[in-house]
Amino acid sequence: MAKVFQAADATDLVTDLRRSFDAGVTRAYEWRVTQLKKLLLICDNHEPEIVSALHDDLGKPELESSVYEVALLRNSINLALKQLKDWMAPDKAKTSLTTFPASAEIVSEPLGVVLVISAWNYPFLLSIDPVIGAISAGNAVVLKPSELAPASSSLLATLLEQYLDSSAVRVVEGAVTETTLLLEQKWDKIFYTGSSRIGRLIMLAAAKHLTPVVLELGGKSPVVIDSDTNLKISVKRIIAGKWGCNNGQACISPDYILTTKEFSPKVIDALKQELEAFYGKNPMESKDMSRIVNSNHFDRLSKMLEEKEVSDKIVYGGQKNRDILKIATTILVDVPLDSLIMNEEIFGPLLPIITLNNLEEIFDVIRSRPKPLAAYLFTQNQKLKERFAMTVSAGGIVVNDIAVHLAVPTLPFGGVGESETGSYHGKFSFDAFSHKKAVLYKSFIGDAAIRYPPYSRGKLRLLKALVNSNIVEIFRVLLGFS
Ligand SMILES: NC(=O)c1ccc[n+]([C@@H]2O[C@H](COP(=O)([O-])OP(=O)(O)OC[C@H]3O[C@@H](n4cnc5c(N)ncnc54)[C@H](O)[C@@H]3O)[C@@H](O)[C@H]2O)c1
Repeated sequence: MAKVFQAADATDLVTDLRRSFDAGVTRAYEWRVTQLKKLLLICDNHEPEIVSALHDDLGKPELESSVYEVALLRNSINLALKQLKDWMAPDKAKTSLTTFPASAEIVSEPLGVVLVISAWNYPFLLSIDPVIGAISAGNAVVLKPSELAPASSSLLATLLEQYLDSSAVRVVEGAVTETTLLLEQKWDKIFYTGSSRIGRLIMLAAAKHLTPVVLELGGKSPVVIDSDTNLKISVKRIIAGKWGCNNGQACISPDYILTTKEFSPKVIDALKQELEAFYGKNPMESKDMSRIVNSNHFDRLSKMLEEKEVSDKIVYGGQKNRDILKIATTILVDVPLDSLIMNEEIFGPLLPIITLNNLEEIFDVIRSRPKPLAAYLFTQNQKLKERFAMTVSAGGIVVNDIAVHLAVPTLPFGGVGESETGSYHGKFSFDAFSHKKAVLYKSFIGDAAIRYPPYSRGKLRLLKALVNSNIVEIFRVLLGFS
């Protein structure tokens, strides 16, 4: 029987890792590169086991596992390997007259020992991607995968232990008890991916030690469909981004569609037609879609669907089978705005469409709700694209596609307001796990007496002029003008 993880284990774990960090193990460029290369080896040598674990946990189709988890991870690791030297190099900073002569730089310093708590929906990507950032930035790291994806969690623990330097990288498997024990420790950063409800608990625990946090949370990401769009391509991309990404169990999944009353019949017809082309007449039998992760989430989704004034708004799908944890691709039209389905993150295969009179009303609905993790627009109208990008507040915006911003490492991936605190991906991951240390180098040349007592009117004028970089005033004082 596996040993129970206890408070003393959590303390010992952090003590061990801190010892390694303090000894400088993780700081060396070579160590970081070696660990990143080992992560790459895990992807290269174990893709079939990863695909199989994801199938056990979520019934995830091979294409989704291979591309959206393993291939994306390979990209992240390769980018870090290619750019690490640049990321680690200090950035020169300009100095001012006040400190002349001097030079300055911003040094990216590892934070220390960090904790990564990840979620079940993309258990490999969401576990290893932050770990890439933590290692690249030179930290020791503990990963706590989600207990709701047990096959993935167990494989992660085995592979990371087998490949990585266990003096500085560890995995702790477990649920609330284990995570709570970990959260009692003093960390140098906590990186959490999961629901806002638990995000609040993480922030509370972190506050005790004033530990900085990155919280990658969720929200309700809207999709606006304008009538001036290529409707066939739009709905194909919406379907691929909703049901084709873990069956809607993704943080940037389309949560609901907003369109005009006039255009909505065309949107609904196009969705039905493409859904049938993708998943056949009986989507419950399709092998190209994940299942619902567990019975709790199945019941949560059923409750949304069965609510009064919601169940009668289904225009497509609606079938479900608890035994096999499947809910059909389901479209609902004009459910009440105060219903459960329109107020909680759906995180599943249900897609409500809200129809409104015009674009102004659509913008009003988005503005009146908490800021989402992503907002999507489908249109060919250039002015509308610009207005949407400039005025809609969301973690990220994609025009004419769904979720693909996640695969662009030069863009920060994060939210705003309630949807997230902090961001990552590419260099942003490195920065999330680094302290930007200000370093100023001065010599003993040019030691100005004006900063030292006894103070005088002249010293005061000159110092003020220096601080404000007022060259004219500096000359006036030096030349004795009043
Ligand atoms: N922003 C992102 O990148 C991103 C990615 C994926 C998922 N999400 C969000 O995550 C949510 C779905 O994930 P979830 O929350 O169901 O995942 P989850 O249930 O797996 O929980 C996430 C983590 O929190 C831990 N946890 C659970 N209860 C806890 C407690 N009481 N105290 C301490 N830790 C606890 C779990 O062990 C797990 O490791 C959605 O809201 C989704 O939008 C966000």
